[in-house]
Amino acid sequence: MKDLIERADNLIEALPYIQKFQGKIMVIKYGGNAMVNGEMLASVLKDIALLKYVGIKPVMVHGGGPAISESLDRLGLESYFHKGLRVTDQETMAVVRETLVGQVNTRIVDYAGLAGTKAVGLSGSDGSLIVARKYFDGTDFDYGYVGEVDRINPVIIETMLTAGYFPIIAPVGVDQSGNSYNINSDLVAGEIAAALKAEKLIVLTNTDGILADKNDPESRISRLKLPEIEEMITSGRIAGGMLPKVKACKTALQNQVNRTHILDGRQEHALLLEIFTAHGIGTMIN
Ligand SMILES: Nc1ncnc2c1ncn2[C@@H]1O[C@H](COP(=O)(O)OP(=O)(O)O)[C@@H](O)[C@H]1O
Ligand SMILES: CC(=O)N[C@@H](CCC(=O)OP(=O)(O)O)C(=O)O
Repeated sequence: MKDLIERADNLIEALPYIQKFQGKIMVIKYGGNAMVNGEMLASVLKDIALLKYVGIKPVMVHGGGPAISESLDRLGLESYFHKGLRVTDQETMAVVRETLVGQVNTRIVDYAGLAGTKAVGLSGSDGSLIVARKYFDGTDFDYGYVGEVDRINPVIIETMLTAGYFPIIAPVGVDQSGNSYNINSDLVAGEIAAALKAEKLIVLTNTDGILADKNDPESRISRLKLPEIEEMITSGRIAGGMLPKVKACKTALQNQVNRTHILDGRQEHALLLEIFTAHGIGTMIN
């Protein structure tokens, strides 16, 4: 009996958070490096189903960098990264689109359906969701079909949410002339959270959060403010794949998103522990 009461106590602990987050939108970025296997995908999508059933409105933006690299390898196509972005020629763009939209997105939608949510897969083309433009970094380096977000048209997401669907978005954008662009998924997630004025942006990746020393997994920082992030970037303590994540958090926070979180998506129930308990497990930036 004692065990059963403890279980009920654990449920009741979530009550203030459920009350607070009822009806609120949470944008979840699911990184390719956190999608380790089917079991992990199933577990993350079940946690999201729980969010949905307690009245939260989840929206997912996913990555799939490792899956793109695998597809390119299989086809014998070489690709390389410049300042963290995959240089994308026309042939590579076709593979990026096919992999992200045709494979990764479909797989996540399938798992979400199995977990009991009405999930729907979208990419930037649907309802002109992600209007992109070619990305330049201020030098004359040509990244090819790498894009940045020009504008988000959130109507299709809002329509889906109102109808009870769980939108799952692949980070492929389209420009006014119909060209497709490969956009870093963290940056898309930040822009979508901003456009929706979400309650939270939650980034699921493959580290415990932001580490004070990126080579020391024990050095997680549990809470940071934006100016501290700027200092960590300048001093080189935040680098590589973490840069677009904190940039996404900044975009979100500057556009009325309340809180942003970076978590290890491979940790079982990371989302539930972060959202429904007082002790977060990752890094919260606000
Ligand atoms: N201060 C830091 N704290 C944690 N990770 C960092 C930091 N600076 C750089 N990183 C790197 O960022 C990586 C996460 O980005 P990335 O591999 O692109 O993940 P994802 O596939 O989830 O988008 C970490 O694995 C780590 O190598
Ligand atoms: C321009 C650019 O680099 N795009 C990324 C898009 C996928 C992505 O962002 O996936 P993760 O979240 O798994 O890293 C790429 O081609 O790998």
